[in-house]
Amino acid sequence: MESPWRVLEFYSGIGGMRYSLMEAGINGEVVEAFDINDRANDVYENNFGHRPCQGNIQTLTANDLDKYRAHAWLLSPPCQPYTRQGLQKHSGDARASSFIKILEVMQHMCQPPLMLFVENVVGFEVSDTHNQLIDVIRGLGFVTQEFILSPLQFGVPYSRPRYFCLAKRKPLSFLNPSDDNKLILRPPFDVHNKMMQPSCKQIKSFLEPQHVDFGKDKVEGGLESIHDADQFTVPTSLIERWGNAMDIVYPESNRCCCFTKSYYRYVKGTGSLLATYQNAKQNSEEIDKANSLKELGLRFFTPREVANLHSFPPTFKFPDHITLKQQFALLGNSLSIAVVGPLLQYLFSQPTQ
Ligand SMILES: C[S@@+](CC[C@H](N)C(=O)[O-])C[C@H]1O[C@@H](n2cnc3c(N)ncnc32)[C@H](O)[C@@H]1O
Repeated sequence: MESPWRVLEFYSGIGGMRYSLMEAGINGEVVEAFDINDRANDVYENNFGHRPCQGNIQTLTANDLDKYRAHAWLLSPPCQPYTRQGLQKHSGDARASSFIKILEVMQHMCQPPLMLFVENVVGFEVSDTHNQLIDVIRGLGFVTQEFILSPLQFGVPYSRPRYFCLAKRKPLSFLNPSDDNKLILRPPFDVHNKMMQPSCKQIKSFLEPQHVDFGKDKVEGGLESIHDADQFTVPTSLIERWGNAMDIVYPESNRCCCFTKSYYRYVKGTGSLLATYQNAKQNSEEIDKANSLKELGLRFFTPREVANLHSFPPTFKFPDHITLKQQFALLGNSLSIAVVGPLLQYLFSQPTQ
């Protein structure tokens, strides 16, 4: 067997990139991961048995990075500088500085990586940081293929469009060179054939088994019998205040909204809520809106369900000391393995000579 690709995982969080690498079946070894967040590192260590290098990525030097002799770098830098909700300060935002520093450092390495994978929010592709990324890596001899893709295009009922930059240093090349140096809105050709499913599954396939049975009896009696149900019920006060702004989905829905790191702390624009009692849906026009919403048995998705929609494996677990809010925050920062797995598989595939 050939020796594994040596991989560095920057901004490793709870390990979405590492799971994606595993999902893609790549013969790759994460030789080091880096994250500044203690809690994220606890979760990472709990699942992979290795604690990422704790510290600011900004302090890494070309010499430090050369020592890893890594073939591939996977990076998911903070996205706040580029989000539509943020101030869009791009490279002027302090949270962008570690990524810009890494780009600078890469130019001073003796052995820069052969492959790069960058994930970020939609909006990154029009930022000045994006221009810097492209300038630096093209200067180092990389060819790029950029994508904006959502789990919805991979059969998962979850809208989370994200920007991805795949880059390979010559003489390496992509399987589908006609997409070189383009921004593409569909999965790469070979992934398309293998992974695209005709339609999305229903939300109910992603719910925890004890929450799957629906109906008024279940909501009124059954949920109370589930020990943790109460903590996921949407309080009436929130329904009254924010009902109009809530994104409500049903177990039969084929789509839900992106879960952000503020899910569970706020309800507006942070992710979908689940209606557990569907019959109310038919009557909802007859009663006033807030009252009809109260009839829906609204609850938050659980962290496990968000992890399922991010296509995390069943083996993924949070350590006991991570609070619910922290779990949602960490998941909201993470990524869709259903999207990143096939993209990594595409990145690591070499055309046959
Ligand atoms: C968008 S999240 C990436 C999450 C990750 N891909 C996952 O699957 O969970 C960005 C991560 O970068 C970390 N981070 C932000 N700035 C950093 C810095 N300067 N040095 C090290 N880590 C940093 C944050 O703690 C956060 O976990």
